[in-house]
Amino acid sequence: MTRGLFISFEGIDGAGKSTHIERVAALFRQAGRAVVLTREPGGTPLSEKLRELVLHEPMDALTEALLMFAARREHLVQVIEPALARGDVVLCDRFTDATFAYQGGGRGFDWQVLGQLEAMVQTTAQGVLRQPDLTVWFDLDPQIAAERLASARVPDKFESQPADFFAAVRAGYAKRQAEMPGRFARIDASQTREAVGEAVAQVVTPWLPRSGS
Ligand SMILES: Nc1ncnc2c1ncn2[C@@H]1O[C@H](COP(=O)(O)OP(=O)(O)O)[C@@H](O)[C@H]1O
Ligand SMILES: Cc1cn([C@H]2C[C@H](O)[C@@H](COP(=O)(O)OP(=O)(O)O)O2)c(=O)[nH]c1=O
Repeated sequence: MTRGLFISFEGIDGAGKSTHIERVAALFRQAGRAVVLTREPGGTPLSEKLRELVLHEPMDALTEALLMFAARREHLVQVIEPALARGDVVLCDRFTDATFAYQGGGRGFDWQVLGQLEAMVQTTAQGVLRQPDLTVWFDLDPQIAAERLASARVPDKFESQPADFFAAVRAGYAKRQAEMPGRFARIDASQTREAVGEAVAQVVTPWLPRSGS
């Protein structure tokens, strides 16, 4: 049976994830793979309710981190693990690296405690710590992201944070990559849409089934 594949997409708000994720889905579908396109926080009815709360209500940093992990637990159990067990490709717009980057880097919440929550929430019934096989990190200067977002949409609780918050989030992603370099692919998201799309296609190509296989 085909092995499931788990790819996450990360970066500060406005870095370009949403612009490229559909194209990655199309590449896998064209190669004959079933794709589950999902997001965090969210991806199940309960997790989407938690998303509404966490993106719009002011709250304490620990409360925020716990709600992110609560939404993630539900998403893993209800959607991600069953999809991987079926052999599907799961494309997830953000996963745990976002919690380390935003709640850890951005809010300054304790990195070790996040690691403990990660271990508790992401250990599967088989005793394996679930992590993405590949994480595509759209790395962008917060100033450029802010300029792109200014003309794009009404900001939510995180998007309305100042530039130094996003500099700290970006540093959080860099720290996470340094801790787990094997699964991270850093994309220079300051390039044109076409060049970024090309870079993303290059990093996912090794994961596509070879024609004829
Ligand atoms: N390479 C790029 N150059 C210029 N603008 C871009 C580029 N990629 C995306 N955008 C625009 O920037 C905004 C934010 O992109 P989006 O994909 O929504 O980011 P994210 O999902 O990471 O928050 C959108 O208006 C999008 O059209
Ligand atoms: C998954 C996750 C997201 N977030 C934040 C990052 C984003 O600002 C926000 C929602 O992410 P996102 O889905 O990228 O927002 P949008 O639909 O506007 O592109 O939640 C955290 O702070 N911690 C987390 O663990």
